[in-house]
Amino acid sequence: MTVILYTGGGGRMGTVLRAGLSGEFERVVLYARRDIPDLNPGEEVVVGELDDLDTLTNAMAGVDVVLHFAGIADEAPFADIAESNIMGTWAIFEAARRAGVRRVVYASSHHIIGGYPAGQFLGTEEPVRPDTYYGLSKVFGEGAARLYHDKWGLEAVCLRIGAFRPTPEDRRHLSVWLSHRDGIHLVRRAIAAEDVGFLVTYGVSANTRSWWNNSPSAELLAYHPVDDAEDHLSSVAETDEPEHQGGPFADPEYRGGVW
Ligand SMILES: NC(=O)C1=CN([C@@H]2O[C@H](COP(=O)(O)OP(=O)(O)OC[C@H]3O[C@@H](n4cnc5c(N)ncnc54)[C@H](O)[C@@H]3O)[C@@H](O)[C@H]2O)C=CC1
Ligand SMILES: O=C(O)[C@H]1OC(=O)[C@H](O)[C@@H](O)[C@@H]1O
Repeated sequence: MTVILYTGGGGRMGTVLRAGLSGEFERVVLYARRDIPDLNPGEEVVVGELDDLDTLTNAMAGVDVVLHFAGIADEAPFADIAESNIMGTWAIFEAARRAGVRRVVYASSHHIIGGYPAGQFLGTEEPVRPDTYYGLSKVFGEGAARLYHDKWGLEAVCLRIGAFRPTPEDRRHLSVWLSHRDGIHLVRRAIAAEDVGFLVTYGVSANTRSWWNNSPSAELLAYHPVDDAEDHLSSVAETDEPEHQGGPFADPEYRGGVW
């Protein structure tokens, strides 16, 4: 059975994903800045900072797969983004290499391409077009995944997550929504799929209005989403059509704070 180290396990996604995947792994090490209450069976907490390479490397002893979800999940001053999302992500890949981890599953974001116009159909090969410093940090993360795979053979799965919510909330979500059920299935497949090498995929449900072509990465992962934002139209706020795929994140005045 698989041993997991999870960063960001106490966060919004982490709480949902951990509950959804509970009991599927031999051991789950939650690497966190502070203690996490209400552990699921098989989970243990190691308290440490993301940039503490020694503690991180020790915590990864015997670990098969690292789920790297910790970091600032919105726009923020560049210095803060650099510390948490760039230095912190480098430390994760470096510690994984040193500890002999097999695979890192990296929580990237669609804000890496959020500067493209809404409605433009994209795969994963087009040039990045980040919409924020936050999106820019995900360019670093996907680049680190590529480097550590090409040079040191670490397997890496980069998930360009859309908007992970119980239900879609605004018009943009009709295209970028990732349901809880599909998100749990996606992470399960990102851990278990064989021979992934280096792979980038969109973390998005089977939305009728999706802007993203997830072929062939979704097939390689055997990721088969079942939810469609269209089935929740009654709960979607009557907001304007977004101009960019990143919605408000692409606004020059955007300073963070959307959730
Ligand atoms: N929630 C969403 O819809 C989306 C999330 N993502 C990505 O998924 C990941 C998880 O997102 P959420 O759970 O929504 O975020 P969150 O803000 O709820 O959780 C992030 C976690 O990271 C931890 N963290 C932040 N900076 C840290 C640091 N310097 N050292 C140690 N821990 C630190 C926080 O304490 C928190 O537990 C993030 O990397 C985010 O960029 C990407 C796209 C969409
Ligand atoms: O675009 C969105 O709505 C989401 O995108 C993200 O990458 C963020 O981590 C999340 O906080 C946002 O809610």
